[in-house]
Amino acid sequence: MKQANFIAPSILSADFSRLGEEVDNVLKDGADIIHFDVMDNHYVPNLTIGPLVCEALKNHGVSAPIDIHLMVKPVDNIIPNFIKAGASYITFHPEASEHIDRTLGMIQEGGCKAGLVFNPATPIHVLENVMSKLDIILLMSVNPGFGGQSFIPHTLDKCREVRKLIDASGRNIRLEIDGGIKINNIHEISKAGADTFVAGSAIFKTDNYKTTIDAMRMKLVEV
Ligand SMILES: O=C(CO)[C@H](O)[C@H](O)COP(=O)(O)O
Repeated sequence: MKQANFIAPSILSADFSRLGEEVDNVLKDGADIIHFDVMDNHYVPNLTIGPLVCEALKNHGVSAPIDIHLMVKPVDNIIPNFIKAGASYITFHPEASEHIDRTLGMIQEGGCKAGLVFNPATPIHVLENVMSKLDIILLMSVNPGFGGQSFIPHTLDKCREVRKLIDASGRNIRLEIDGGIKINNIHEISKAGADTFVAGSAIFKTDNYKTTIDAMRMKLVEV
């Protein structure tokens, strides 16, 4: 069963010189959760933020769920720091963990929702062994590393396939999609079964976050 739709701005495209204010504004303007792109300049060719920034936002007063997408390899060592920093969701790439089941367990034992992330060319067969453990599945619709890229169309087929697997499992697993999501393609992506929409440049590079978020939300398939 599809869960309530979430709009999740990716802070990768926010103005980092006033990050607290940016996050406050986007939440006031209708965002549901805040998406963090954690990049290590090893698993992906870019370097971004770590647990200190997550903790700083929590201390700033952000009470909305923080959704941490770990684009790091290896992944296990950094997970306790994000749990301690106040993460709500933590997702990682299966190829970044030696023991996927153990990594998922570590996240959940820390009180966070756990999930796997699949790049556009990464097969999803691993899902058959871990479906019973997942709270969230994130499909990348661009190759990870940078904001502002174009949505890769074949991700829609993957989204439909994963939606079927989630529905067949009977579990409440969130289906998140990230990369190149705009007002003009979000309806089609929603129809393909996603319920959580990460958008960076489409929101933070516009003048009026509320207008953009409202326009996105209007296009979503109601649950
Ligand atoms: O994870 C990411 C890149 O690795 C970003 O979250 C994603 O690309 C969002 O940015 P945009 O909406 O501008 O495409």
